[in-house]
Amino acid sequence: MAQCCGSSSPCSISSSAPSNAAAPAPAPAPAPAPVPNQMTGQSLLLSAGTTTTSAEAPVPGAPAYLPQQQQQKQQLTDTETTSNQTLSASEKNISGSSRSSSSGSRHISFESSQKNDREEESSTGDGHGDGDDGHGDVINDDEDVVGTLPLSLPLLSIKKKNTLLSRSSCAPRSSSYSDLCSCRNCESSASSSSASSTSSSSSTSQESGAAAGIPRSAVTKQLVRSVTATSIMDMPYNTSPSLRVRTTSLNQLKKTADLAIENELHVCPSVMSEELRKLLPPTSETVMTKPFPIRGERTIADCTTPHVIAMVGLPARGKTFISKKLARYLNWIGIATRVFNLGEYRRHATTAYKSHEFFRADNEVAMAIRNRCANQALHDSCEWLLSGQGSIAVFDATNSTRDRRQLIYDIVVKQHGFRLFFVESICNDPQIIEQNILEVKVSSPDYLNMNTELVVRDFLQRIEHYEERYQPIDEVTESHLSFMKVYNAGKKVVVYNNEGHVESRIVYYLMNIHITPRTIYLTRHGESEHNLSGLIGGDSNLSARGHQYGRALSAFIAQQQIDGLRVWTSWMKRAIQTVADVKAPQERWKALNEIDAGHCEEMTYEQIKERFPEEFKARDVNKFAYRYPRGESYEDLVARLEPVIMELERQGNVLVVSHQAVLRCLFAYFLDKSADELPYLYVPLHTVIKLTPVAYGCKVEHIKLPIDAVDTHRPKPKIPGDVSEPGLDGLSGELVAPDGVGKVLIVGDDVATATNGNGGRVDAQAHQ
Ligand SMILES: O=P(O)(O)OC[C@H]1O[C@@](CO)(OP(=O)(O)O)[C@@H](O)[C@@H]1O
Repeated sequence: MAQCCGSSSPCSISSSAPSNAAAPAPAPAPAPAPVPNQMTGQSLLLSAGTTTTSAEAPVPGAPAYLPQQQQQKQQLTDTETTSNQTLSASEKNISGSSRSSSSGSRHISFESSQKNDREEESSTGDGHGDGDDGHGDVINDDEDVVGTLPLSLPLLSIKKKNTLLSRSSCAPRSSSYSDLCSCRNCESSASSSSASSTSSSSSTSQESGAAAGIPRSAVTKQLVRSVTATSIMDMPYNTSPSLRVRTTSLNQLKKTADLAIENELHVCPSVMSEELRKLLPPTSETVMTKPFPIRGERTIADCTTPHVIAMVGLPARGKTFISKKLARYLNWIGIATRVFNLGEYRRHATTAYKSHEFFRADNEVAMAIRNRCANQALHDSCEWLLSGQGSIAVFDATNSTRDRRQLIYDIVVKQHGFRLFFVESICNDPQIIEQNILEVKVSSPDYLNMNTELVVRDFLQRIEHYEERYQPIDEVTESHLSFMKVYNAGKKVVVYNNEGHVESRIVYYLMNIHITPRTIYLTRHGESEHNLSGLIGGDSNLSARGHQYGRALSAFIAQQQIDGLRVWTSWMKRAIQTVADVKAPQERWKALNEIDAGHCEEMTYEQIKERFPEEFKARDVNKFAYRYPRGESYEDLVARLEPVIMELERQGNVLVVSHQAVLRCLFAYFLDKSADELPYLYVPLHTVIKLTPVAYGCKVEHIKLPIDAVDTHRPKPKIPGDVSEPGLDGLSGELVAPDGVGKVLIVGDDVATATNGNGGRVDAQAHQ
């Protein structure tokens, strides 16, 4: 793969395809200080999240998940960021390059932690990296600390006894245990096999063990990992179903270690009893699906305490917009989140709404209904969290009085011990309010068949009723609350009592979003030489038709006359060649590079099936979580792409030219697609996907430019590992409207027809 400055942050360069050496490297942010890992002797990178972890340390005796406020004396933190600092609207529109320092630090931190993950993987050979940027480090830190004490002594004994054993006692090496044992059989078997990364990882493992001065067998390392990982997983509210399957209790694993010592003959997994072997953590060779946590699980350790995010603010202040967008983002990064919208509860409970009179403070009957609905929505939020189905409930209501907020605090924090974070949206810009009413309130079920003018008038009166009782969150009288205030759609942000990692991520995300109209264009590179021959990955040139697409794309973009357009591409030749003629400032993102297929790079699906049949099948079983040997999974991609999404949120009009897997991830973010659907989203070659944010979602248009290309989509086969179904030729995928209503297919005879908005196209509105 092309290498440039080593950072995945964008390199701003001229529009002509650059030599990598010529690409100016962004100034690297100072790398966080490495902290020696007690267990492995390796250094772990402390990311921003680690400070959070320490802030969350419970007071002895208190439940780990109780809020810090209840455990420690409050420390008031009041961070005010004004428009003079980082949040002014004008600064939000500055170029990506000038902002690269902030996102750059994230990139660098991610790169480093990724390396760390990989190093650890090679030393243990278990493939347990979580691929997350930052959180992985936090988890690993914790794992090591937790795991050090109980096992250090037995581990030494295991190694000692193992050395004394006649190594020839092991059964012939099974490939499944190549990384687990160093007995003579296994060693000779390993040496007879061709030089592979597996054997090199074993030696790395030996070296790192020796470096740490802790002699221990690979088996014991596996057990240590099990115990440490399990310790993290044993934390309260670890409710993910597949984790439950994997989670063995700490005690059980300690017993396993003891058992391993007692049954020293069984130290080599190839002769280990089935029962004991089951307790070893799975490796990529012993399980069909990958051994690392699947989507959502990686965040469990980050988000062990359920959170309620409670919105605050007058009507038409964008609370629902924020709630839905936030939920979409959190779900995309793997934190199960659900919005509980009070308006929907009210409409469900009564059809009594006739006019603004319903919201008068002296309307007792209506007030009783409203209170009942609010209580029910809050109750359901907490029940949902308690049921273990999710980690974050967003309570989307006005919550505009102190009493209401106190009630929420009593239930959420005092009764359930959850975290509570208020997000207050304050807006005194009449234009934003009016725009909001016109965009979302006019089409509200409250105003069915009502004329727009009447709706606006009624809604403004509704706001007045709320204003009579509205009490903005007050730092003095409500100093026990954690909250952020967003003024005028992000012009200014105030954060108060920010308690932890999840809150910080929410704050950071909400600081980046904006409501200025813009359009995002997503397209894959033109057809490549590898596409023609069915090879995945690699860094090949465009085919002749691919070059044609590049020219058609530049004509399309020119014809669209997009204000202030920026072009982002990956570092791969096929992407850079595609935009050679596009007249707009261009930036290269390493993070936009295609999924790394590791050992399977530059192979056809058929070749992978032939050479690695189990791997091939495993990918079909769980494509999102499956990580290629020495490569990446879709889940890894999502983590890698988070900074890209964050930057996209900050930007105006952007054309992103990337690859099949990467664009599926980005598309899934905008369309709110689940982890199961994501790896199968249809992103054909020579098609531009135009995304225009509207109301609570975005409008999606597929614009197929009239240049033929192969279809590289491989649909999910009915039988895992089956390659006989159509895939590489002919139409195998579908352009499906995000709401599932119908197909979105725009075929133009020429660029002009394709782009003029007519010509029999069907547009779709996404998740309204
Ligand atoms: O995850 P699957 O469906 O295999 O798709 C990803 C594959 O798409 C390809 C084409 O087969 O992408 P692209 O041509 O866009 O770079 C491969 O490089 C990549 O491995």
